[in-house]
Amino acid sequence: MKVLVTDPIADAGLDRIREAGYAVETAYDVEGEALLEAVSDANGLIVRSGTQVTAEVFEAAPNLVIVGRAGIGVDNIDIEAATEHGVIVANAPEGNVRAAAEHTVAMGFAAARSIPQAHARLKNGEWAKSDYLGTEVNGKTLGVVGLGRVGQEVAKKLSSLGMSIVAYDPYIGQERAEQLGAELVEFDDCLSRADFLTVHTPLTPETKDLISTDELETMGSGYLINCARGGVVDEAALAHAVDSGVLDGAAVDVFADEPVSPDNPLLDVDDIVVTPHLGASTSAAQENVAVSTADQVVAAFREEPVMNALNAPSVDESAFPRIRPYIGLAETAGKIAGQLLDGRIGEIEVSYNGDIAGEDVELVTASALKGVFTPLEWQVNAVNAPRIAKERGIDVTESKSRQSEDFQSLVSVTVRNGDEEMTIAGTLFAGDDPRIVRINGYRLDAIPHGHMLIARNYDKPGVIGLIGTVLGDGDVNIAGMFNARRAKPGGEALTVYNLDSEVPDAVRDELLADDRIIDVDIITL
Ligand SMILES: NC(=O)c1ccc[n+]([C@@H]2O[C@H](COP(=O)([O-])OP(=O)(O)OC[C@H]3O[C@@H](n4cnc5c(N)ncnc54)[C@H](O)[C@@H]3O)[C@@H](O)[C@H]2O)c1
Ligand SMILES: O=C(O)[C@H](O)COP(=O)(O)O
Repeated sequence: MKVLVTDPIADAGLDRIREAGYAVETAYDVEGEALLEAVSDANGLIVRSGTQVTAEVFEAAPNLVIVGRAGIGVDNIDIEAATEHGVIVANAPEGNVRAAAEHTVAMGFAAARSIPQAHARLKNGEWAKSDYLGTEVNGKTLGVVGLGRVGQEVAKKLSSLGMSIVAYDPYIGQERAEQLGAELVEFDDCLSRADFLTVHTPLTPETKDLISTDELETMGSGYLINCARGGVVDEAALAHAVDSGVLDGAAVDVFADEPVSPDNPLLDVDDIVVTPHLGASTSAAQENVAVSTADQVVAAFREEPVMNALNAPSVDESAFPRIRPYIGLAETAGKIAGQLLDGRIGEIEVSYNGDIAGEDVELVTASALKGVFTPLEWQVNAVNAPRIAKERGIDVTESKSRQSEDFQSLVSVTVRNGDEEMTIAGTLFAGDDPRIVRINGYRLDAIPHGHMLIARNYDKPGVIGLIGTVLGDGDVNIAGMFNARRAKPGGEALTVYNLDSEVPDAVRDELLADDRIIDVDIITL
């Protein structure tokens, strides 16, 4: 397994990957064809905000399992395309929050006290003391747009410096805001009441140009700080608002296009303080995000839960050991069900009975879907299986009951095609030994493994002998078998064989030619 790293991350992260036994290749600042070439044999890709991970990148990287973002913002990653290609996208949402909040506060002070401007003039030999009369934050109002992790940290820091906090965030509860001493207000209120307005939303279609000419006019005066994402604040409108005196000043760490071009209007306005996207650039933050991202890449390679996956079913680390064996069981049940039902699948139901019903089974259900779709030769995994179901108009339902008749835990996968349905139910013996215990109402005890032949036949003397003879003549060795029948003798029966090799078509045809055999399915797990 190889991890390609295309933006610089702390050595601690690179070491972590190597220590886990995987190769690391660094190729900083690659783009275009060079990036596509570099990623072509990568199993993992680690980026910061510098690499554009587009749909083309996923096309070019057939072996990619995970893209790790050593930081928070993922607007440079096409998550839709990742999901389509079954690639996990995970970020490191906590490691640089303090660094970003501290930088935001520093930028606020820099703008309010004209520190960079005064610094530059003094370095130039000018004692411009009388040109600068700053603004204190004490007693002023801070408006926070986006009261998430960074926004909250900024609110805490600045309220301890005597600021009142108003916040606009349609997705945060009143209670949380109150705990922070912040008043949740409408957007316009937030703008008009803020002496300092600080933006902390992600860049999404909804937040693009969230703050433009009208919003800056609603502010009317004061300072705007953007240490979130370029694009949330319209750059030309902000440059004009500060230049024309609508605002007193601004501080900007992030730009719509980075690296920023020299003709960006924000660079021309003296009262706008700028830094080149330095919010997360502290050694502590870089070490945190590099290690967290590396751990997630390693987890993905080991098929363990990826804690900060943004497009994959999540699972609590402490619960993972309990659900781990059911992931494989559900996938196997799904594979068998999908192969036994003829025709187009319209519906999939995954049911949990007994102890397993008390667990978070999102990943188990996704694995059951993966199992159903795998034989259909789509490139599928637990990341993209739910999406594949949706795209194909397949209804997926999940049901849970703590009641279980015969087993401590039972996982059943039912696939439906109009009136027909196939249910495969499995359990674990001795904690992790998978068994198929029901096939459409037949009770059995079959080991799901390797090549299997499942025959439906009339329960008549000699049938099992016939199947054994035909398989033997075809040079197919039987490793194990289980026979199940409906309540009374003479009706229909079902026989499951574990075989040491594939079943040739001729063997299958010969079995089907016997009128005691109703159907024969050959399955490879
Ligand atoms: N400058 C830097 O180096 C740096 C460092 C870290 C984070 N960031 C950026 O800061 C931003 C915030 O990061 P975070 O960790 O706090 O994210 P977060 O997800 O914890 O918080 C974002 C908040 O924005 C809110 N939000 C979403 N849409 C909104 C809208 N239309 N109006 C108002 N609020 C809205 C969400 O409800 C959420 O509470 C991100 O864009 C991130 O990329 C920048
Ligand atoms: O979203 C983030 O984490 C920050 O913007 C940091 O970005 P960077 O890792 O490119 O510095």
